[in-house]
Amino acid sequence: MAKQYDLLFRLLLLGDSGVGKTCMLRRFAEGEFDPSHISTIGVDFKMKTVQIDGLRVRVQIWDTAGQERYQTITKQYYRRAQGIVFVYDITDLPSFKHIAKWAGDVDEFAPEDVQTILVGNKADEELRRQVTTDQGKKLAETYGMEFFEASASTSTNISESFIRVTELVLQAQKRDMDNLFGSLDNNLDQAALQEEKSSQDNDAQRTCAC
Ligand SMILES: Nc1nc2c(ncn2[C@@H]2O[C@H](COP(=O)(O)OP(=O)(O)OP(=O)(O)O)[C@@H](O)[C@H]2O)c(=O)[nH]1
Repeated sequence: MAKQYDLLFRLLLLGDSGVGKTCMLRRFAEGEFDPSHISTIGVDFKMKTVQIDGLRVRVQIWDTAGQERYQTITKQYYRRAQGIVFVYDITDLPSFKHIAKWAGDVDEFAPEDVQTILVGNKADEELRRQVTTDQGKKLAETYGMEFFEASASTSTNISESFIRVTELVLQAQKRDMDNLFGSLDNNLDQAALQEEKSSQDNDAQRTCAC
């Protein structure tokens, strides 16, 4: 059977318990919103295929438990992540402050070239807001990340966030390939030059011998 996708990427959702990671993933993968909060135990994942630059990219998105007691398990998933979505809740200041802790863990356990974005979820809850959009933007800037305010409830910026981090992973992979082929081309050029030079040397030696 023909393969249903061209590329497979692994993404990870990180953030405090209750910020809405599972709801965001469910909204993106299944188009649904369930307001009940059943804390994720350890990790769970969902898949979705998206089209980017004419490629069918299958994303495997790992939803991690925000609760401290599962951190030993969840950290084992950082190593294989290519993209990470940091999530805080705009109505919950501590969840915003803890992004520094999540980012520190990523520095320690994820690959160096992992692509990251920052998302402030529950943007529909304007009246209960504790974190301004400006604060979100500034924090994202500090870490060199792109920033979105989103709502799993109204679906605002959910696809946009997941697609953007997938695009960043794709761009990073293309850069790696370009570098690889660039250095291969370079090596081949060097080898061709070397060969040409030694054949010229041989010609010169033959001319001398005559
Ligand atoms: N108003 C509003 N509520 C939301 C939104 N997203 C999630 N929630 C609510 O936030 C609560 C927690 O959502 P979850 O998705 O279970 O949170 P989580 O981050 O996965 O939590 P853990 O699995 O414990 O790490 C639920 O009661 C949701 O209804 C949103 O965009 N707007």
